[in-house]
Amino acid sequence: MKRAAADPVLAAHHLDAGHGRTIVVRDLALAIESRTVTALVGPNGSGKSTLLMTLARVLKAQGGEVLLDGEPIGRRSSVEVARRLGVLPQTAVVPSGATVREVVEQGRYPQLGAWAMLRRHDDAAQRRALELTGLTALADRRLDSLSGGERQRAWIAMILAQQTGVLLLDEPTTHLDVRHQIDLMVLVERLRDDHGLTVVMVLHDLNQAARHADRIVALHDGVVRADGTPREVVTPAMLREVFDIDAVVVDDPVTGRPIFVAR
Ligand SMILES: Nc1ncnc2c1ncn2[C@@H]1O[C@H](COP(=O)(O)OP(=O)(O)OP(=O)(O)O)[C@@H](O)[C@H]1O
Repeated sequence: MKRAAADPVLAAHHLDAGHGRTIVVRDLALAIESRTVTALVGPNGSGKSTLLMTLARVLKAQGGEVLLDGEPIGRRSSVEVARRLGVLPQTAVVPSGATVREVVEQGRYPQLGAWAMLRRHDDAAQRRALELTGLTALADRRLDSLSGGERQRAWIAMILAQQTGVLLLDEPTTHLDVRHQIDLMVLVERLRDDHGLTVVMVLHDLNQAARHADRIVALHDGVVRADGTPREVVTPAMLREVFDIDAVVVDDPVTGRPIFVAR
């Protein structure tokens, strides 16, 4: 089905999400517009990953619905969803013996037909994904021999090789040193600006979220407590209510965006 121009890329209506019989996120409403970067923030256990994985259909909605391009995501085939959504989970199982190149190649599978899958050619998308994540020189190393940060970049390369219009990233900066964290955030902005991607990511660093996201959604106990631009969301009141932090909010001297400093 073609997406109507007005449809958000992803939407949740009256969404209940959880694990087994435990509901973590209740009656949540969310609409993610095209070509935006949204950061999901909140304390540990507030439901960020549960929400992200339910938007990705990795977890089944327990109630309500998730719409992808205006259509219930449950009605789309797995291949259709994989062609549209690139998903980076919080933890991924390292395939035994696989090299970085082989893992990145996996990202191409949803985009290729059955015959192309068998050809396993090193196409331009893979090369670009390796370049963008600075992994070209490590392409033939086994994933299980890499550092945590290098491995995290390999997962991100795999998602980029998938060339989807939407990226759902759960704590993508985990294990990355400061240089690579900045590089990744700048890459996310470039993917939005130059390639029209839509990105939703769970971030723990609120100042990083304020600096790089168009919109911040703050969750607390599975409920959206604040939703808006960084300026609207990063306030002393939100920091107190959502994170239990006594803080001042000042302007970042470089970007002019809000940053918080705990007292
Ligand atoms: N597989 C699971 N089975 C049962 N409960 C789970 C499972 N995964 C998470 N939970 C529970 O769901 C709640 C929300 O967890 P979730 O991982 O979504 O939070 P989060 O905001 O992403 O947390 P964190 O910042 O610690 O990653 C927590 O109480 C957690 O214990």
